[in-house]
Amino acid sequence: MINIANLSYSFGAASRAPVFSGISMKVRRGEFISVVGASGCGKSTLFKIIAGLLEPGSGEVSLHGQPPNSASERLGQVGYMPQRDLLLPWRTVLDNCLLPWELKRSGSKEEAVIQIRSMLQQFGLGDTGSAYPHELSGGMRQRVAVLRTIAAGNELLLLDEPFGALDAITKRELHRWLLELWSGLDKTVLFITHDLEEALLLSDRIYLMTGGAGGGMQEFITGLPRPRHHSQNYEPQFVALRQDLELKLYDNRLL
Ligand SMILES: Nc1ncnc2c1ncn2[C@@H]1O[C@H](COP(=O)(O)OP(=O)(O)OP(=O)(O)O)[C@@H](O)[C@H]1O
Repeated sequence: MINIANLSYSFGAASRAPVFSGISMKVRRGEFISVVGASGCGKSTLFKIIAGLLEPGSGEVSLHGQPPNSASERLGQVGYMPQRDLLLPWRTVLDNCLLPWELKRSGSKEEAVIQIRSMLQQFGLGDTGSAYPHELSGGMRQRVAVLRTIAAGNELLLLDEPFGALDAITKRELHRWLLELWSGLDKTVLFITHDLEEALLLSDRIYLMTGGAGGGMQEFITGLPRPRHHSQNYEPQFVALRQDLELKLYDNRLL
């Protein structure tokens, strides 16, 4: 689904110190992959490059097995949920979720409304269609933002710290929710998080990202059986993986 080779990026002049360099990674169809790394190492910038919002300084990005292409050719090929949910406050939940349809205009509006209403049910948001974002809890807003991202119809989803601002209990609930959703939806997910337990619980593999000139990506395979559940967090295999992951991050000064 994603093949990235030797990617570098600098904001402003190319002579400025790179945000990151030497980034290579592969994501296969149907995988759930997390990216962790110190604040400012360039995780969100990497997502913007994959989504086609920024053009890398050097290196190659290819999606869906196509030849490497430019940022403008990648625009609209992935579902991208940025760090802030960016729900439009003057639009209802239903109208927010119709935005992808308004941008693409494929099919009739009636069909799109029926599809969104059915997704609202499926996503546990059944009665919220006519509510405004400020009337929702933080967890519900994030569900709506994920729904809107999925409603765009792309197979590949980039979720930038979707649960970062939520309390521990809501986060737990949304982990269960996202795992269930992902197992039934046939989507490939690339997920940014600072929460190591979240990364282990959700992912097949984790990339540890280092920014700057000498940076790169280190792969960490979780190997935990699915389906996953929070009760696994206390099992010896999970605890050992958590420790191993943390040591790798500290050893590489990524935390
Ligand atoms: N538009 C911009 N112009 C200039 N510098 C920027 C811009 N956006 C981000 N940066 C800088 O690029 C670096 C990487 O930012 P980015 O948001 O990608 O990091 P991150 O790893 O996602 O951080 P966090 O984990 O805190 O969200 C930071 O030093 C940031 O200040």
